Amino acid sequence: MTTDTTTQDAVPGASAPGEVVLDARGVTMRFGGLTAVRNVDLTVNSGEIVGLIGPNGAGKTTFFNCLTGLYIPTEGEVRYKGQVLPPKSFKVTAAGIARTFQNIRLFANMTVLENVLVGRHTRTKEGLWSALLRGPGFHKAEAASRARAMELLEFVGLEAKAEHLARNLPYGEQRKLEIARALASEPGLLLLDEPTAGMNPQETRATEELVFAIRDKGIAVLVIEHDMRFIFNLCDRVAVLVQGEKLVEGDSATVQGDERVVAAYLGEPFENAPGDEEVAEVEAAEAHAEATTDAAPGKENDR
Ligand SMILES: Nc1ncnc2c1ncn2[C@@H]1O[C@H](COP(=O)(O)OP(=O)(O)OP(=O)(O)O)[C@@H](O)[C@H]1O
Repeated sequence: MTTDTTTQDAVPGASAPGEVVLDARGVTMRFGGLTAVRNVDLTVNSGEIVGLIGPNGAGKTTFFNCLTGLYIPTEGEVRYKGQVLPPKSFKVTAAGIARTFQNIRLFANMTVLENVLVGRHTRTKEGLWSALLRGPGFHKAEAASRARAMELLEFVGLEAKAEHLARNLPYGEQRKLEIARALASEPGLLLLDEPTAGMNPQETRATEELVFAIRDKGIAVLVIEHDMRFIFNLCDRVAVLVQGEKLVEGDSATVQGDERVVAAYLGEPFENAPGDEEVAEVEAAEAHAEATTDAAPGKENDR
């Protein structure tokens, strides 16, 4: 997509070019004695797709939860477009950050369209309960909301299934619906937590295209993902979390070529690893032990 398209199709939450959309500083999250996230800085600028990777248990989802008001960080500050975020998830959504979850969270017994309409509640005066209960204020805004929801369903390729129950959608389409619902709050930043988990290669490729299209609408994207090919194809910048700390950040080539990242993924020690001196000491001791054994009386007869 081109820059022109970006301008024409920009959504209400879209950011001005060059704007810092997300600015997380010194974010630390402790659960009792466990520090799940330690002093992490991360920025996301408008027009960017940023990846957050790391081995299982590295603290990625905890960090997302700190950005979206689900957790209040033990230390640190998170700003969205210069404003410190309120410590409540619905207020964070209203401010302009939307997210999807690692485990799909749809209203299974509602239709596809209704799921997207629920996602719009932060942008409609009538609010969630009115949307769910069809209260008096609801009908007024319904037509406009429906039109916007249908646009979003068309955008993700689900307009033909608007009246289907969410639970009847195949898995890949449920993930798309989650994204449409997140977009319904007209965010300026979309956080995706493992959007391709459980997808086949075709679905993963389609998701990649969808994320590019979202970026082209002026919405910045921060994505957690274990599929490295997906991340390195997609992201302008990638940050690597290991044991709660940011180990490396850079473009795909920099991150892919960093030996510490490879070591972290292979489970090899990257911190306090034995230095050359220690390795040399161990080798010398082994050589000495071998020489002593060879020189021992009766050694020849034992062979
Ligand atoms: N609510 C919680 N209470 C206590 N410990 C928690 C809580 N949430 C996460 N943790 C711990 O924090 C650490 C980081 O977990 P987190 O889920 O953020 O990692 P992750 O990088 O998202 O892992 P994965 O890739 O497996 O989803 C883990 O040790 C986890 O057990």
